[in-house]
Amino acid sequence: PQHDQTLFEERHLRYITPLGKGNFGSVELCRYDPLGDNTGELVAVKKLQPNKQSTQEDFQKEVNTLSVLHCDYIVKYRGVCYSMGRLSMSLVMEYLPYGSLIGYLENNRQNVNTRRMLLFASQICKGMEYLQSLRYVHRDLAARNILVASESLVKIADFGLAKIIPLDKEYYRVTQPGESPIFWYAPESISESRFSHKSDVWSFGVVLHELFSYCDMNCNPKRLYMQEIGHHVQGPSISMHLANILKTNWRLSAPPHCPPKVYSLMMQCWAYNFDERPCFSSLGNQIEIIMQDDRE
Ligand SMILES: CC(C)(Nc1nc(-c2c[nH]c3ncc(Cl)cc23)ncc1F)C(=O)NCC(F)(F)F
Repeated sequence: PQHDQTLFEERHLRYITPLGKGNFGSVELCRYDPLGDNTGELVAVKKLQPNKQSTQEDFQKEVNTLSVLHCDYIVKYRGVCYSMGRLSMSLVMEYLPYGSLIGYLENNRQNVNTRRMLLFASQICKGMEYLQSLRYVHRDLAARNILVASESLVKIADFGLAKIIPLDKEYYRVTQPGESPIFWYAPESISESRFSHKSDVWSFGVVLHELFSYCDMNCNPKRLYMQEIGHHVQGPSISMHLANILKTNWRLSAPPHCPPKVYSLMMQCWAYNFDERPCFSSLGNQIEIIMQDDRE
């Protein structure tokens, strides 16, 4: 391109509609239209919430993270947009028209069969394998953070909580866990704030559960865990109760009509000891085998 395509000028960024709120910010649908004739491309623009200065550097890290990831199964980085005068910077990403996996499954329940869910699961696995190859842990793998690019392609997004594992360690310890999605967390992440590729594998098991529950809000992980813990339990003691039931080997039950082989995958991901959990490449292989057997 005649000029650096990763720099978007704010004056050409036409706001269209809000898409949602993620970690550290809100995301809007915009058209980048330098010719001013509505022929420009649609993009998703993530802005940092201005009142949270402390996360300016976290946001910069998210931008840096996404800018080095090149994988078919990870939402594409397009560039950044610096607002005139203000310090603020926005992250520009490709816009995926089908939206998040949760909305897609809720609206397309009737025509998403087991084969398609397994295809989506294998794509998420491949995206996570790629992330792992760069020593990244996502730390927020959940159906809400998976985007649907087409009827047959999903992508991992929202790297607001992603961290690089230091070269001399096999895990990342978080100091101040903020708004933690504890119902997607492995036991060691709940009790020791310890994150690794194997804690991402635990979360992947929860994503499998969401997938095979069609992201039905009546049986989402938080609701199912709170039923077991007791709705009277409030606030910080929830994580202690959650850690306890996981320690006594209570696990989410199989979603309705979930193939036994798929539930067995989830249970492998939910091994209490992280070194007993499969790696993403093994999970990917097991999913491919189930897809071949599944003559649906
Ligand atoms: C916060 C935000 C906006 N939420 C949503 N994005 C999109 C949505 C729809 N199309 C999109 N194309 C690109 C991007 Cl980054 C988001 C969307 N659709 C619905 C959302 F709630 C988001 O970023 N969610 C995390 C993600 F799903 F992306 F992992």
